[in-house]
Amino acid sequence: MKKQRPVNLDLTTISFPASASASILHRVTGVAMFFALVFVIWAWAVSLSSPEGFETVKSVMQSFIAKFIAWGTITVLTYHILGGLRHLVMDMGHWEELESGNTSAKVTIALWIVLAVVAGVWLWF
Ligand code: HEM
Repeated sequence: MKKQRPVNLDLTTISFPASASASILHRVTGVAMFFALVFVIWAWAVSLSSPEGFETVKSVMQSFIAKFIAWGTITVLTYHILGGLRHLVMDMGHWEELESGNTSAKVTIALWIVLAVVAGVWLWF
């Protein structure tokens, strides 16, 4: 038998370029948004059903868990929109080269982190 057989890639040792991380994050946040919609639709439906429903959602939103879910929802939506806008620019023929693509990915991720912190401050303080 051949001694040097092909091995699986160890993803933990691979350093991704920023554009690869941006792409993975886009898909992950897209899937996360699908699940986050369960929370969003529940909150919309209950809060609009009656004044009591509104008060229920208001009191639920005081808990850490609910705020954390809301923060996660806002955060994944923010990244997905930023990534979506980056794709829009790429669809128009810009940021498609290796260097500009990586730079736009880094800027997108940096902007996202800033906005995630802002959303956290807005929710908790
Ligand atoms: C609730 C709303 C949304 C959900 C659940 C959602 C979900 C997803 C998912 C799961 C993907 C990955 C598809 C794949 O890779 O096979 C995706 C891709 C994409 N989404 Fe969204 N999305 C939403 C809203 C948006 C918005 C508002 C924008 C624009 C600002 C957007 C722009 C894009 C783009 C451009 C891609 C393709 C990315 C690529 O080709 O790598 N999406 N979306």
